[in-house]
Amino acid sequence: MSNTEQPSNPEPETPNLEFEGTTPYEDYVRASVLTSLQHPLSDEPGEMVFLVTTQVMELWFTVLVHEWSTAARAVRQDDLPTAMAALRRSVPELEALNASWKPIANLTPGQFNAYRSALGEGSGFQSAMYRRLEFLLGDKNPSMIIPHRGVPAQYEELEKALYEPSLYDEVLQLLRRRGYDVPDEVLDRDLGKRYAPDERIERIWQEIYSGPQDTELVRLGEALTDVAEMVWRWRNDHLMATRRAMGSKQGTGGSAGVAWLERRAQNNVFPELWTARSHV
Ligand code: HEM
Ligand SMILES: N[C@@H](CC(=O)c1ccccc1NC=O)C(=O)O
Repeated sequence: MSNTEQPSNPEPETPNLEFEGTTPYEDYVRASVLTSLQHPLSDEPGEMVFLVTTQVMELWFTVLVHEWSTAARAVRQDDLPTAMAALRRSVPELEALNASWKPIANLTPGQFNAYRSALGEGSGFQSAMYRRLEFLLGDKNPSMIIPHRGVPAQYEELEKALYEPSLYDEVLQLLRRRGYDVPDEVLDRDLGKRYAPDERIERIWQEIYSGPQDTELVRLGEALTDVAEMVWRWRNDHLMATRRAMGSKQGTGGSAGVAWLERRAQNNVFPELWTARSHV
């Protein structure tokens, strides 16, 4: 084209601007609902980012519960490609979840105190979606559904999740179907209790990891290990943000605060996938 020639279509296509009623974007995203849910409890300008970070994390918890429920169902149906795809999607999702600590990761006690008292007895302890996420990972604790008694539909859903096999339980069932000697005692235990590490399961992972590295089960073990590592990172980032913002004060949820979070950050989920490594 010479300099004097005009391009045949100098204007970019104009977007569609005319809609009857709400836009298809709004119908899909429900952005007006999402952006009408920010109601800070104080006049402190710094509270908004604390509230929205919490809401953003709730959304990521929802995505993760979706992914890991998909993975658990697929493992039960021996559909490992579907399970692996869901587990692999969940790893960058966990990274995005963890990146959302950034804006509140280094609050000073003074900054946090400016709105802390407005939070009253509110605490992440009372997050139903976080509890479902922990249950799916095998971190069961029946007491943690008590706060939700006042909302029967939510309570029933959590109670169901408490007694359902976790993602890890489904993996152990799969290992048995693949010929590994997973004890009845482990599979038939009370599913409403926290999963306790078992040496016999450790030996099974040891055997899997001692063999060829390009097998379906090593890949599954590694995907679960990636998930466990990122969950540990979330717990540690939470712990550090809390240490910085409030030291060792008691939590609004009534726990010892940092001491509680330290204990929760001590253990990894899917424990034998970690301990087996010492014996490979
Ligand atoms: C500077 C910010 C934060 C501080 C100082 C903080 C502090 C705490 C403390 C002290 C606890 C222990 C329970 C209690 O309250 O007694 C707790 C629990 C919890 N917090 Fe936070 N938190 C912060 C941000 C967040 C955010 C953004 C989320 C996202 C949803 C969150 C979710 C949770 C959850 C799920 C628990 C329960 C943990 C468990 O059961 O092990 N927290 N937090
Ligand atoms: N537990 C925190 C308060 C807090 O961080 C919080 C309060 C309401 C809703 C979510 C929160 N995040 C984590 O607990 C505290 O003890 O100050």
